[in-house]
Amino acid sequence: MKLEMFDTTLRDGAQTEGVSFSVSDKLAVVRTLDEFGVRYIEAGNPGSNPKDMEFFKTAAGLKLKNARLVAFGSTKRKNIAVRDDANVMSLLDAGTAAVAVFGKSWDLHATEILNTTLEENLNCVRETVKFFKDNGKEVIFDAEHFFDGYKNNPAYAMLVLEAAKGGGADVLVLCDTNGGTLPMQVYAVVKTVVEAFPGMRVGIHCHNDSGCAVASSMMAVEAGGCHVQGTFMGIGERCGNADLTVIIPNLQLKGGYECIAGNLETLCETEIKIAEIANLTVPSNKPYVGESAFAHKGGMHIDGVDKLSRSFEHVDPSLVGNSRKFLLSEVSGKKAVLLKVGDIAPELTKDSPETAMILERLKELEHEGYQFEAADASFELLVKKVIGRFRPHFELSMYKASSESPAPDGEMNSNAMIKIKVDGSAETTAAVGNGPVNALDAALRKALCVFYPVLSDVHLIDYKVRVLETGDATGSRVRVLIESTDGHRKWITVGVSTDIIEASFAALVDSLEYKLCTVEAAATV
Ligand SMILES: CC(=O)SCCNC(=O)CCNC(=O)[C@H](O)C(C)(C)COP(=O)(O)OP(=O)(O)OC[C@H]1O[C@@H](n2cnc3c(N)ncnc32)[C@H](O)[C@@H]1OP(=O)(O)O
Ligand SMILES: CC(=O)C(=O)O
Repeated sequence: MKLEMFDTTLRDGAQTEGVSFSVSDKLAVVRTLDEFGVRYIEAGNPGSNPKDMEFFKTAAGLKLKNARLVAFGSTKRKNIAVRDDANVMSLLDAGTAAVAVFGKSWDLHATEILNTTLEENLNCVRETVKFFKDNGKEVIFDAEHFFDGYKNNPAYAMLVLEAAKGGGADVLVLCDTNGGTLPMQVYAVVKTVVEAFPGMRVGIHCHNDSGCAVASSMMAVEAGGCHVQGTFMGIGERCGNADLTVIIPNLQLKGGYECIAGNLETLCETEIKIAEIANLTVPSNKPYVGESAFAHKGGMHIDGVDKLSRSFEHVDPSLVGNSRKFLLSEVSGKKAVLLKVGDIAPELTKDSPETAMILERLKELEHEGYQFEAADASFELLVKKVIGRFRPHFELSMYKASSESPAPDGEMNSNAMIKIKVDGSAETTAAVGNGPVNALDAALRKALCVFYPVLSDVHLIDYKVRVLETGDATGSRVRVLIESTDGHRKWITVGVSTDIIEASFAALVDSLEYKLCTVEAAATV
């Protein structure tokens, strides 16, 4: 069965604290959503601000292959003719084939917020819907606060839907505007409405104030709803809206519904693209699309997934464009180690003594504060050291790093000196930097480049410090993670010490040793 997915990232999503889309952002999101294949894109309130109106004027030239653009606005104000309502007219001016009109369905709102009579509110709904139908629009009627309204005065809430139907509405959308309704209540009310309006398309619009927006939207479909409103990233007013990136794969992969015209395998890239435009980060633990959604860390889980992926995965990550990850750590077992060392020591098995030795060393170092799940390069060096395949490329004789304040040389407040030996030849260098680690990095690289010019391509792109035991204040151990690149590849290394410079130096040394090992390995192929 086909369902209509109605995306309101650009309208309700734009009501999120901290989110604001420019006209060009909106155009980029519309193209992305159209490609992904949602049926409707509610892209703004033309009556609210000139930016949204400019957007609709610009978007009139867009050729969309899957989606219909929707302009959003309220019913006419009380006691005036529809034509005299500026908001309504701006909605018409937006020039979209479909409009979403919201009207009050909670009697309390009609009397206390609109300050009108229950009858006049019905009139506003009926006449506004009819006006848009007379102007050839597809009308999606959003019954604002429907669930609270139904709870308070079910007969009146149903009369509001009757009024919208009477005006010619194409879809009746039941809104949980305050987000307080629970999924089983949503199911019961939607079922009642579906039965009371046979042949009408019934939709759902849930806010997430009880953390149930996705579940409630799915229950609405279970009760006979065929139109689901929501947003990418679940953004929206207050706690957000129902998250389409969870609803769509749930309904499509598990419910057997057809939700989108495009390819579900583009779900992850669509979410990431829209998040970037909105200047947001996708939480790593987000279902389906988060970076950790298919990241396995427990040793038994890794072993299980390697034997049979569905033993620990609810769906195949590739179905939503995500990928599986195995993380190495103190909770790893031998299988996790084997999966990581395949390129370095393919001969190892679960029974090899070296496998147990690698695992033991890994757990010892993690106990000291190391963390290898991101630091693949340091792990590779650890493996080589344990199995006796590591030859250091230099020997450290000494280093010294210091800072002074105020800086004697503008920004450069630090200097470092280092002495190393390579095959018996000594090299001593000094460098300045804007901090002691920066100076030490420059001095080490300068010394090593004398022997290994290839290292001149390597530079650091990220540097993270984490205090491990905060109770020891300035005497605490720290973990330093360094990300490096040679312009082609990136790798991460780790160092731990109570001395932040020593921890940084260890991570730096691993980074440069790793690069030299990969150059050597490439030369022997
Ligand atoms: C649940 C939802 O998400 S609904 C959409 C909510 N989104 C927004 O509010 C964003 C866009 N809103 C805006 O830009 C502005 O609020 C505007 C331009 C629409 C209106 O601005 P103003 O005329 O200055 O009114 P203001 O925002 O102060 O108050 C809202 C008015 O809308 C009226 N109103 C609220 N809901 C409705 C409705 N469904 N139908 C008709 N009028 C409504 C209120 O009664 C109030 O009018 P009043 O001052 O005569 O009592
Ligand atoms: C229409 C809408 O956004 C709501 O009722 O929540």
